[in-house]
Amino acid sequence: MTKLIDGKQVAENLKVQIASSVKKLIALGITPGIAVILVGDDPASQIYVRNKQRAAEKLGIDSEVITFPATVSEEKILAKINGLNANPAIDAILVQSPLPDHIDEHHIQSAIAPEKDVDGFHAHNVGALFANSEGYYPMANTPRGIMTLLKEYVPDLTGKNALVIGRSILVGRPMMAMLNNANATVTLAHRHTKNLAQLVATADVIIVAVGKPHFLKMSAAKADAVVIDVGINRLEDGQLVGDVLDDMPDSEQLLTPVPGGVGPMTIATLMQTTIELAQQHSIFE
Ligand SMILES: Nc1nc(=O)c2c([nH]1)NC[C@@H]1CN(c3ccc(C(=O)N[C@@H](CCC(=O)O)C(=O)O)cc3)C=[N+]21
Ligand SMILES: [Mg+2]
Repeated sequence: MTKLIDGKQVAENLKVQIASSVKKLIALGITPGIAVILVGDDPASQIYVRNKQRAAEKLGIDSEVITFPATVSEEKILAKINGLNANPAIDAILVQSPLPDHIDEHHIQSAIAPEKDVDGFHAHNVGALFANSEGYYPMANTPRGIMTLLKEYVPDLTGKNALVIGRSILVGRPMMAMLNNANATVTLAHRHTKNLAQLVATADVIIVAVGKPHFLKMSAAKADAVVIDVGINRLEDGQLVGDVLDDMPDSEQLLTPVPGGVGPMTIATLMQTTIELAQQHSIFE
């Protein structure tokens, strides 16, 4: 096999650090709390939310899941968010994507108080990330988890050619900013990109967040490429595959597996951001 990047192990190590931070906070009388809003009954979303809840419980973080039927009104969700914004027991608020079509996702995400915005979606936090601002602000957990993972395998990204494929607000856009802040030379590719094969062939690090099974073949990348597969695609036979096909079994390339790569890092990083928000709130108590 192409060498696999062990996201599960790095996530476990991160969770050991988080558990010790939680203990310290609890000793100070501070219990970190996260609220997750889940709308509708998408089975994948239910799995992810359950994984988040389980991780929080294991670490001693309070978690509350609020579920709404797919038919819920925007007003009802906004009223719930306003309540959570005002609730001092809640440090972090996450509204699980995707939301039903009749709901304006941007409107909902913007209603979350910036200091409880655990996904880093609020314009205030996005702006801080893109400006590489000093001081603390929450940032999107999937790309941040990828940065933590990369640190283990590519300690210095300075001057590296980093290619991000996919420009979502959840992954591609913040990923571009984080790699840029780490001094990589970043290219953001998307559905209208014309010379993708050429970009792939010259990239040192490739982040694939497209949502199409086997979108990228490892044979198209450099012999020493590091490839991060963000895709989680469920095939008709129930098999879980990423966006990358490993057709270079004997190569020296590095690749994150699916499952066991980016997913566990996202969950661990979400817990990391939650306790950081609790620490921030305790400073101002
Ligand atoms: N507001 C918001 N914030 C998010 O961070 C967010 C979201 N919405 N919507 C959906 C995506 C996706 N996401 C995942 C979390 C955990 C796994 C995960 O646990 N993956 C496991 C396996 C999961 C499985 O078995 O399906 C793994 O890759 O090993 C995957 C994906 C968070 N997201
Ligand atoms: Mg608390």
